[in-house]
Amino acid sequence: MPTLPTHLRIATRESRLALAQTHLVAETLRSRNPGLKVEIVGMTTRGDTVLDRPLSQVGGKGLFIKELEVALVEERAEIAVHSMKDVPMEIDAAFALTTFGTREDPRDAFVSAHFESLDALPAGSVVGTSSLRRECQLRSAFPKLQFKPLRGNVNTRLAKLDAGDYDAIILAAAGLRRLGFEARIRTYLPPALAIPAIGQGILAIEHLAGRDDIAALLRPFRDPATKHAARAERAFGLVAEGSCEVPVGALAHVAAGQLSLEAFIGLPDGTRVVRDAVRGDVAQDEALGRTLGEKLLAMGGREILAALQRANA
Ligand SMILES: NCc1[nH]cc(CCC(=O)O)c1CC(=O)O
Repeated sequence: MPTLPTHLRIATRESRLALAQTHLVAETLRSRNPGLKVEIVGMTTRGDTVLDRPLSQVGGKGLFIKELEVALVEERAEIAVHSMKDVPMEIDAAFALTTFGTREDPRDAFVSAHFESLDALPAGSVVGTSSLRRECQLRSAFPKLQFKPLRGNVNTRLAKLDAGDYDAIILAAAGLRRLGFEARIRTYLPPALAIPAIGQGILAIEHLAGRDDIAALLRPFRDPATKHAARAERAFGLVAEGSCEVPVGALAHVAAGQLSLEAFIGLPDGTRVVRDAVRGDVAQDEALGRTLGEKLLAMGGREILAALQRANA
């Protein structure tokens, strides 16, 4: 057993959600480790500063984590706190990634001043989201609605809704709940309608590979069901090329030693969607993810990815 660290610096983005999540991690670590000195080191990432274009055009997911990884390498912090859904499927071997705590509600949430659900929106209503994943699934289910880009952090997006720019917006329930905005949620989108993003609602902690003392400090806070879900969903994402450029989603459910995983791949306009599910022993988490990825590629996912590649070329 390595000697546990006595001083921990946590690198984080400075959005309100990132800070709320980081404070949660800091408080949890302190409560189990009296005497541990925890310091929060805030920083801005490219994903926070480039707001005028969709993420898919700015360079995808790594944008929210790169600066935090640099802080780890330069030993300005020992750990970085991320939303798992912002972490690319592949991370450099210099880093280790672990889940922290139990998963928050993974579903997407419908937020609107005047309407209680997507079903209640009149034809032509404007729905805000910049996620290709949400757009694909919701266009396919609600062809009469309009979808308009909506970027910025959670507080900014709510302000744009309140300013009247949209009839409704879709956000992750997890972020709203962690920020204390649960009351703004009118409806939770069932996974049958909208499969969430890979890792949605899961907190991730990154540290330098080989820091056994940090790994030992974090181990008591790893929830097995959350860990298996993250592994299955991310293994699926690796096969299905889960980046911001491809509308994909996956959601694992763990109970009684079994893991069920449902996932989809689609075109942003919702005209093509392939969707399926697998189930097996939790110990097979990553294998189940890969199996479902291969299955969806064979069911038409490969053509969808090829069409997207042509469109982006
Ligand atoms: N892409 C931004 C982002 N990254 C994580 C969350 C919410 C928290 C989570 O899903 O873990 C959000 C906001 C949103 O999509 O509404």
